[in-house]
Amino acid sequence: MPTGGRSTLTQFLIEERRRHPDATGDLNALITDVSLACKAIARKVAYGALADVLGSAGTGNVQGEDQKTLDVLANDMFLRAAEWGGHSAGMLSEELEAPYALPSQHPRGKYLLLFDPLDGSSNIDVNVSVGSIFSVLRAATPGEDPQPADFLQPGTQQVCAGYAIYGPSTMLVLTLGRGTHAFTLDPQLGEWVLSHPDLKLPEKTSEFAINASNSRFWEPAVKRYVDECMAGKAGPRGHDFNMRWIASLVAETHRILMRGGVFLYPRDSKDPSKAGRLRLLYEASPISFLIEQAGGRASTGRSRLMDVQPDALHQRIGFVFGSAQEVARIEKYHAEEPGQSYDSPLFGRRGLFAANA
Ligand SMILES: O=P(O)(O)OC[C@H]1O[C@](O)(COP(=O)(O)O)[C@@H](O)[C@@H]1O
Ligand SMILES: [Mg+2]
Ligand SMILES: [Mg+2]
Repeated sequence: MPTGGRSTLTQFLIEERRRHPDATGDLNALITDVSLACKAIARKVAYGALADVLGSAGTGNVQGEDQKTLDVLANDMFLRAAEWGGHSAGMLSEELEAPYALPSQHPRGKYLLLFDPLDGSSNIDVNVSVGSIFSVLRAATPGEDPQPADFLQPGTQQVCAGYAIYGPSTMLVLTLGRGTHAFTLDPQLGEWVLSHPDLKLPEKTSEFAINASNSRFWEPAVKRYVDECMAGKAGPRGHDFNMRWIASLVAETHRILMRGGVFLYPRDSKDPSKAGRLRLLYEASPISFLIEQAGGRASTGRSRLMDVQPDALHQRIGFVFGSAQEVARIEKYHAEEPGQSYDSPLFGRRGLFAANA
C-alpha cells in the first residue's frame, strides 16, 4: 500500500459514513472540498515569493486589519472549492463582512461552512507556520439561502471542525465528534494520510503560551497565573515552566495537541471595545471542539467556550485552552476574583479597577 498501511482521508471518511446509515455523503463531500482548498493554499504558501504571494494586498477586512495577499487568495480558494458542490448552503469568512451569497446557479446544501482562510497572517512574510481553520454547522433551512442569524450557533452544535497547518509538513487535523485525528499530506501522492489517529492531550503541562507584551492590560487572575508559572520551582507551583508564543493560533494549537500545554489570549483592557483578540465562530469554536475531542479543556477563562451563544458574526472572545488541569486552574483564579473582570460592568462603566492592578 503506497501509504504504508495507513488510511487516507477518503477512506477515513467512508468509514465514518458507515456509522451513519442515513447519511447522504454531503458532509464527506464538503470536507473533501475544504481539504482540496487547503492543498491549493499549501502549494501557494510553499512557493512564497516565487508565486508573488507575500506582502500586503493593500486592502482591509471587516476587522479593520490589513489584508495580506495570501488572506485574499486563501479566502477565494475556500469559496471556489466549496461553492459548486451543493453541499453547503452558505459560508462565513473572516475576510467577508456578510455571509457569502452563493451564485444563483449553484445548488444549496444542508451545511454552513465557517472559516478563517489564513490564520497567523503576520507570520507569512517571515516564513513561520500559518494555517486555515474551519467549522461546519447544520443549516436551519437546508436547500435555501441562510439568514445571517443562522450562523450564530454555539460551538456545541458543530458537526465538524478542523484546521490545516502549512508548516515543515502540511497537515489536516479534524474532528467529527469522535476523537481528533491528524492527517499528513503526502506531497507525491497528493493524499492526506492518517498519521496521528485519536490524539490525546496530556492532562498536565509545564508549558504556557501568552503574548506577554499585553501583561499590563491583563486581569488579576491572568496576571496571577502567569506570575506563578514564571516563579518556577521557587514559587507556589513548585516547578519550572517553559513559554512559547508563535502568534499563529493554528501553530499554537498544533503544538498543544502534540505535546500538551496551555494557551491564553484572554480578554484584556487594551481596547475596551473588543471582547478579546480571537474570533468566536471561526477561530475559538472549532479549536475548542478539536481540543475537547482530544481530552483537553477550552474556556473563555470562566466557563466552557462551546456553550457561549454568539450574538454577532465576527464576535471576539477571550480564549484559554489546553491541558485540562491548567485550564481548570485559570477558571478557578477567575472565580476567586469575580468582581475583577473585564466582562464585569465595573470595569467598562466605572473603571473601578486599574488595568494593571
Ligand atoms: O499579534 P498577536 O496579538 O500576538 O495575536 C496573535 C493572534 O492573532 C492571530 O494571528 C489572528 O488570526 P488572523 O491572522 O487570522 O487574523 C492568531 O492566529 C494569533 O493567535
Ligand atoms: Mg486567525
Ligand atoms: Mg485569518
